[in-house]
Amino acid sequence: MLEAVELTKHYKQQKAVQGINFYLNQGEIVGLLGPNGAGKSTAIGMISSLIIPTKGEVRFNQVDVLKDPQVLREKLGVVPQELALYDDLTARENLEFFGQIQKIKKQDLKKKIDEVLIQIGLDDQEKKLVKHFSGGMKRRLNIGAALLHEPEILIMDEPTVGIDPQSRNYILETVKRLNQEKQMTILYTSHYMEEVEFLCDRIYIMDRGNIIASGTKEEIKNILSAEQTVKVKLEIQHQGFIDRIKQESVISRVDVREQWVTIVAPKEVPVFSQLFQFAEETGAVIHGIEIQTPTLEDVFLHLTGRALRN
Ligand SMILES: Nc1ncnc2c1ncn2[C@@H]1O[C@H](COP(=O)(O)OP(=O)(O)OP(=O)(O)O)[C@@H](O)[C@H]1O
Repeated sequence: MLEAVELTKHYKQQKAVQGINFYLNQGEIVGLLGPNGAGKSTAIGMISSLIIPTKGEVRFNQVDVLKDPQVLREKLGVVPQELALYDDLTARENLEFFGQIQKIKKQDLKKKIDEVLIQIGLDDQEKKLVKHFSGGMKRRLNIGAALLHEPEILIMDEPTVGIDPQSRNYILETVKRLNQEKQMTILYTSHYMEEVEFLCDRIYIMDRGNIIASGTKEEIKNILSAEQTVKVKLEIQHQGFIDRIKQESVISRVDVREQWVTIVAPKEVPVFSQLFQFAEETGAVIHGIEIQTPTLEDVFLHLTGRALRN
């Protein structure tokens, strides 16, 4: 349905996006995941015709959107990262304003606003001035403004940044509902792994202007299937035990947090028996041991050597 081909944006020295390829199928929720500065907002800006690419194409149902932006504009809703709201207007007045900009017919607008206020859970707050709204309520209204013209595709740029967990859950549930009930296709940008894991059918992971991994959650996690992660709980933190593990060159990573030691090693290494042997050698007491299934965070760490948020 929507496709980006070799999409590139360079700002003088800054290679913000370096020839990325991706697609959205109708009815999917697709995650675009990456740390700050990865190039997510720039990529979204190019898809929504707000940023002119240095190179590359955006196609909507095979039509070149860069040559003919109108084909996509009326089908697309964009929720920007920055709040675009008027503090001195009420929730309803804000939506009226955005509805007029979007040229929604006056006779349809009231009904549309009623519906959107229910969708974003602000129908009982519509007369309140936005300056009295919490951060989460503002984020929800920001989403509402993008829903007024009933877009087929919704692009959301980090819609949960800086809000309380309750509002965050509400937004995540709203995104799921829009997808399930309205069959809306959604591109969801975030640097929160768990949001993308919860919402998305497929995921693209971006870092430094490139897509470094893509696929379903399972496919991406399979990148790590050659490795195992084992977590050991010691009676107390034991330096001799930790040093002994670190001497083993086959072990790819050791992390220590209080009395917990996390070990990453290739699948074929018999980590369990080795750990008990090391404990015996060093006098460490093991209180528990567990195998961890990889998270997307682990995949990101594996691919880039960095945590997603640091
Ligand atoms: N107008 C601009 N001029 C110069 N450099 C820019 C411009 N816009 C973005 N950049 C740079 O391009 C890179 C990608 O930025 P972008 O905002 O797309 O990242 P992001 O993944 O959306 O990050 P965030 O999560 O912080 O929004 C960054 O290094 C940024 O500083």
